[in-house]
Amino acid sequence: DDNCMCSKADAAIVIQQWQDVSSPDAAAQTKLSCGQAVFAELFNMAPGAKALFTRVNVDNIHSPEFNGHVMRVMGGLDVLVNYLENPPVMESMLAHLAGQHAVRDGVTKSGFAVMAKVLMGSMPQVVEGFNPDAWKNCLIPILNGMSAGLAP
Ligand code: HEM
Repeated sequence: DDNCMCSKADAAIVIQQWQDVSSPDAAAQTKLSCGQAVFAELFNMAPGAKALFTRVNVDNIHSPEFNGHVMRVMGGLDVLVNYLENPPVMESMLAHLAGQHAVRDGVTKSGFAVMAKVLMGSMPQVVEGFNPDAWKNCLIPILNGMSAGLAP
């Protein structure tokens, strides 16, 4: 089971470091601006992925439609991180998200691999004392779980 990679100590660090950048005041704005930056970088690294998001008006990353998408994704990530210490709930959420992605034509495991690179590259810019091992150990299983069953 992939989730075994994320030890209790890793999970505690990741949850704490995520909380540090999620102060209630800043949370919504941070999620939005960081999420926009994450998608901008994703499209920079994988230009082909842009076509997957036409339904949510990807041509304008600042549009209400794309903002809504960004908030769904970042909200999803927020919930997942906060359930790192609860593997049964984690499993169930990952299965649900895997299903939501499986029905989207063109969404692939390699897209999620690019997302992993983007997140691992951007989190250190906002998290003080970023712990790369803990984040890698906990984030990779999340992304693997969410992309389980997708085409490579
Ligand atoms: C941190 C990783 C990710 C999280 C937490 C996440 C979460 C979500 C959530 C919550 C939705 C909305 C589901 C719905 O309401 O139907 C969604 C939609 C979607 N996701 Fe992801 N996602 C992630 C990564 C990715 C990646 C890497 C790709 C493709 C390369 C992708 C492609 C899509 C597409 C195409 C949609 C549908 C957009 C639409 O509404 O038209 N996601 N994602």
